[in-house]
Amino acid sequence: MTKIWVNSGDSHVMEPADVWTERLPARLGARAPRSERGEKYEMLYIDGERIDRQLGDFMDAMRPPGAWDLKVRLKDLDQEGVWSQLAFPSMGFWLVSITDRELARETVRAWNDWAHEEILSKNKRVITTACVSTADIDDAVAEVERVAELGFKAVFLPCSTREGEEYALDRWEPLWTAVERSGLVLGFHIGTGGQNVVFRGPGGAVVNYMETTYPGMRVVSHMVAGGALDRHPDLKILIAEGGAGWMPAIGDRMDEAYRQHGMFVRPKLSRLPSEIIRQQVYASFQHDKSSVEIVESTGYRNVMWGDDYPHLEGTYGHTQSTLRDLFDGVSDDIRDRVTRGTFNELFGLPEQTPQE
Ligand SMILES: CC(C)(COP(=O)(O)O)[C@@H](O)C(=O)NCCC(=O)NCCSC(=O)[C@]1(C)CCC[C@@]2(C)[C@@H]3[C@@H]4C[C@@H]5C[C@]3(C[C@]5(C)O4)[C@H](O)C[C@@H]21
Ligand SMILES: [Mn+2]
Repeated sequence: MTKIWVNSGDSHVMEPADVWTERLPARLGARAPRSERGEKYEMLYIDGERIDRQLGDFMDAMRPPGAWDLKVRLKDLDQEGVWSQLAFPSMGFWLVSITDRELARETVRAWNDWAHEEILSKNKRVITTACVSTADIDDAVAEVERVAELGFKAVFLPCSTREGEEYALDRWEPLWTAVERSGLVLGFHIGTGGQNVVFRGPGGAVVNYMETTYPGMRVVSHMVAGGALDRHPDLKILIAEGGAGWMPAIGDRMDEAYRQHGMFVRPKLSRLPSEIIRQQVYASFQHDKSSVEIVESTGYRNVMWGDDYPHLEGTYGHTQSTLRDLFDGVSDDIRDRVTRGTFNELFGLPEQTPQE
């Protein structure tokens, strides 16, 4: 059966344990994120804070042989039919929790240097997002300008922010200006910036999975209703790994609020929220049938498939059967848009027709 070749808008690089200690002076490296395996929990240390997370099973369940080795990863991708991948951090996700200005700036810089030297400079198919400081916006702006020069195509931000630092607030304006000017995509990955296990009762695993999706919706409402995207019409944002089926639905609800509660609406926008979403907001998914159906039924086209390699929620080992389930019977136009076109529009990688 011919392989369906696709691009993936969501995956992860697994950083070496010494990604910061190797690159930073001991006084900073010792405070960078590090993890230790316990019996049931993983102990995560970030600048002296300890977070216990039930992560052991995730790591043990990580099957792809290439999770830690780029050369082997490219063979995994050939096997699965994935040509290009956008790769988010793994341990790098925890940098967003650092509030000390110097530590945030230096750990972010070190992560980006590692990604540039070990991933971007060594292959053309896997491109990583860059990290930025959330502790100081001037540092974040400087890092966006630096990584744009290095050839990065996207910047990672967490879906959840600290209280008082919500994305609708002016605090972020210089960063939106810098990212728009750089042409980089702003990639918000779900399950970042907050707690991932918030409920331990019946159904907890599914409830917690859903709880990581809602902050992705909140990012869209703040970035649209707060005016950031309206003020920066060339800024594109991606909500990664949260599915896409809900995107047109929140556009409708935001339009209803914008129109029916008009007397309360500040700032006024030059376009309806749903128009801003259709022009500047993108979403990735792995298995959701609804993410393909809404392209057909609503015309919302900023949908991008992602393999979430090497994670458990991803498609490694069953990518081709997933793609057939998703796209058999779907028009070529929509299949090509979701599996390659959206990716190429966002990251401008040359269209590849890999040899079988
Ligand atoms: C079954 C219970 C309720 C029992 O509670 P107990 O642990 O005994 O106190 C609980 O363990 C549970 O809900 N387990 C299901 C697995 C889970 O941790 N679910 C969290 C919500 S899902 C999630 O956070 C995703 C979006 C998807 C799973 C991988 C995930 C945790 C990844 C993993 C971990 C870390 C966080 C990360 C990127 C990262 C580098 O890889 C994302 O930011 C986020 C992501
Ligand atoms: Mn992911």
